[in-house]
Formats: sequence, C-alpha cells, structure tokens
Amino acid sequence: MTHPLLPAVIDLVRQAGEAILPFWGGDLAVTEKDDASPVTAADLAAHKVLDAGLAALDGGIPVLSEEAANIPLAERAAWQRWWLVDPLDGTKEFISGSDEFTVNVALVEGGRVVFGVVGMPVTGRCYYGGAGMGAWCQDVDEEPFEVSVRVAPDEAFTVVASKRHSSPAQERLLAWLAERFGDLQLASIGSSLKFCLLAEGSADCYPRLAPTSQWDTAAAQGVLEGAGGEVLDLAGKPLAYEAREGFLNPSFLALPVAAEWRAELIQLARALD
Ligand SMILES: Nc1ncnc2c1ncn2[C@@H]1O[C@H](COP(=O)(O)O)[C@@H](OP(=O)(O)O)[C@H]1O
Ligand SMILES: [Mg+2]
Repeated sequence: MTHPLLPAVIDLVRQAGEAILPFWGGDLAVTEKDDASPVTAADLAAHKVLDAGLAALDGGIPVLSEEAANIPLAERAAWQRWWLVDPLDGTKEFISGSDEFTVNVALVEGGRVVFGVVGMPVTGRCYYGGAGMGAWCQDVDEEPFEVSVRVAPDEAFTVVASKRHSSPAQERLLAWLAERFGDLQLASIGSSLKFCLLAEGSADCYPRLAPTSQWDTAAAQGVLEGAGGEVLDLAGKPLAYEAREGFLNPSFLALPVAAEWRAELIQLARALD
C-alpha cells in the first residue's frame, strides 16, 4: 500500500527536475548563502515549482525548503505534518557539471518520514518509498520496479561516502571497515544518491560522521526504510525530524536493518565521533 499523495509528489519532483535542467552545464551565477553553501538560479527555480505545487496539492501541509528555511521555530514546532524539501541536493556537483544531484521531497509526520521521493533530473530516474510501504525505482517511460537492500555484500563490502565532505572520525571509521571486511570498495557519489545505492542493493553502508542538514536526508531515508534499511543516529535510533533551532542532523549510519555487524558499527562510530 502506498500513499494517496505519492503519485502527485513524484510528478512534482519530475517537474522540478525539468526546471533545473536548462541551467545545467551552462554559465551559472553562483551565490554564497549565510552558511557558505552555494545557491544558483536552478535551486530557486526548483524551489518555486515545489513550493507552489505542494501548496496546491494540500494547502494544509506546510513546506520547509532549504531555499525558504527562515520560518521561526515557534511556528515550525506546531507542525504535526509537513513537507521537507531540498530543491537541489548536491549543488556543488551540479555546478561542476556532474549529474549526481537530486530533488528531494519528504512527507514528515510526528518526526518520522512517511514517504520520500528522490529524483535525478538528468536521467529522469526517480526513487520513492517509505517505512512499511516498500521502495521503488522508476525510469522515464518505464514501469517502476521494487528495490531492496542487500544483507550480505555481493563481492567486496561497498561503502558509500560523500565526494566532498568528510572528517577525521569518518576516515577512521572507513579504515576500521577496511580492516573488518577486508576487501573494501569505496563508492563516492554526490547528494542523497548515496542512500539510494543502499536501497537498490548496490552498496552496504553509508556512514556520515560529518554534517548534513535535515533536507539532505529525509526523502532518501524514506526510500531506504521502504527498502529494508535504516538511518540511525549514534544512539541507535532512527534519524528524527522534530523541529529544532537550526537544521543540522547528528552523525548517522545508513545500513540494512538486518546487517549482522549493526551493533559493532554503532559502538565504534560512537567511540570515534
Ligand atoms: N558543514 C556542513 N553543514 C551542513 N550541511 C553540509 C555541510 N557540508 C555539507 N553539507 C550538506 O551536504 C550536502 C551535499 O552532500 P554530499 O557531500 O554528500 O554530496 C549539501 O547539500 P546541498 O548541495 O543541497 O547544499 C549540504 O547541505
Ligand atoms: Mg542538500
């Protein structure tokens, strides 16, 4: 069983991708935001499509978007159900001309992700899913196919990591994984696609002992949870999306629910962080 709002959100994510594409690979004016992260006309174009489209879908569900996040905490704290949106995740990849950027939309209720949609504007591929719902991948003009995590590595244990953002703790964790699993393969990819690689069973673990914001993770967490995975903080609890001052996530580990090395990894990550 999926969710009645899911098909319309998939459609909106595609439209946002289409609004981004004319800017891709061209001459782009890049502005720096207060937190020093880059923003372009493409981020804002996608934001406009999603903000208007989600409001039209159900005016009673408020939207928190990376590009319009200056909503007072007192107002956000009263939200029970809300959309959490990153109109263009992986802006640095986008600016560099890579196709590793996504459009992310999650429906959050009571601090948990109900479902998430992750679109890849360049290929038109879309991942979507939610806990207890399942998870799917759909290519343009194709039927969706269900995806699920792999519990044991195919050949080499594959870790996904950011192309650009790491930390000393993250590097030590990767070194430990290499020792623990021997044949370690590193897959570096930008944006929320890291979760999708786990969800489709092409990778085994995505540790992030480095900063992310709530809009970077919620949609893809929905996909991964639907596929039999989880995203845990270092206390071993699912990453939650309650309103708080600022939008930073804690460090996290994304992995299959049934990974037999789960407890070992949490303990080590906690010691390193
Ligand atoms: N120091 C920091 N604080 C908050 N978020 C950070 C950060 N460094 C990187 N990120 C987030 O990491 C995302 C990119 O992820 P990755 O490195 O895995 O590709 C960025 O998303 P945006 O491109 O949407 O700004 C940004 O939000
Ligand atoms: Mg982002």
